[in-house]
Amino acid sequence: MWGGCAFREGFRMAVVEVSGLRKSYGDRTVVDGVSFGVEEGEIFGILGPNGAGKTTTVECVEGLRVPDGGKVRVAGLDPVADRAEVSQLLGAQLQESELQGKLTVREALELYAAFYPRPADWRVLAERLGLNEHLDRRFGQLSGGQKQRLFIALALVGNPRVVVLDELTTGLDPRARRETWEIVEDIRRQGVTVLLVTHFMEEAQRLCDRIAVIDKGRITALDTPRGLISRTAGATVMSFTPSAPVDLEGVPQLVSVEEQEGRITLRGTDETVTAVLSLLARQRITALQLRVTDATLDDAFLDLTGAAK
Ligand SMILES: Nc1ncnc2c1ncn2[C@@H]1O[C@H](COP(=O)(O)OP(=O)(O)OP(=O)(O)O)[C@@H](O)[C@H]1O
Repeated sequence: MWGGCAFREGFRMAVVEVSGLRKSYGDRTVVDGVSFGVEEGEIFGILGPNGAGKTTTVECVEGLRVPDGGKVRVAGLDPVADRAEVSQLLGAQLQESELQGKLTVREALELYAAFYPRPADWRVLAERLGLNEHLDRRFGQLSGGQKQRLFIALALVGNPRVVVLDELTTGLDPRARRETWEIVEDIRRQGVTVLLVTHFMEEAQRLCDRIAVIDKGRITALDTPRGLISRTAGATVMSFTPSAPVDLEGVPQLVSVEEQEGRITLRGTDETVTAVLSLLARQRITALQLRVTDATLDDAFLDLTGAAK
């Protein structure tokens, strides 16, 4: 059993609080008034295009960077002024360059466990993360997925209350990525709060309870994945191949229509779908391979950041 505070239904408090955070490099402001609270026991995602200020934000939470303005608290403590206490309750994923290639998995786990007064049993962690058969392997000989699992183990070995995972699955193949997602879900089940920086929409949609979308140093939206999707214009996507040319003139709440090789894909609302179906029936046109799906977080992301512009 890993540490952390067990999540109790109906009792939620912010364990990470960020308010009005500002950070500049030289005269360039890269985090410009970011505010959010991460509740105990949730997986909170930070999503945004390259250079949006995601890593800088979480580095301020970890106490690795000193904010120029605003306030950051982890369990009520200041990550810079109370660095020693915060490092005991916050587990951060290392960057590859921070671990010596010659260190074995066992040595790394033992070394990091020694940094904490009440460490988790690293053997249990190694077992859970599938590292047992690699204990005597040197870090430099591990595959990308094995390295990531070791980084997760090292982030958890201090029995943290909050764990920060930044671009955890970048560079992993789809299978390793899915396995890593299961591990993150397991971490949350143990009551550990997860702050997750990611580029992958599918990852954010599957794992996160709430997501802050950051663009150019500012939060452009903060909601559940479903809430973000429902904000997009055209949350319902319909596609079909009509048996004869179709005229969609007058269809309500139609946001976009694309036609490719005779197949029509349109975005709108449920009302749009109903109207299209009755229009097709009136015109005696069959909709072949009809599919109606929800828009994805990808669509929402493009709407909520400058990425589509
Ligand atoms: N130490 C630094 N000195 C100067 N500029 C920096 C430094 N670290 C980051 N930056 C710049 O600040 C901006 C925000 O960087 P940050 O790493 O926080 O963004 P990000 O959203 O995590 O990006 P990515 O998704 O590409 O990792 C970028 O333009 C980056 O080039």
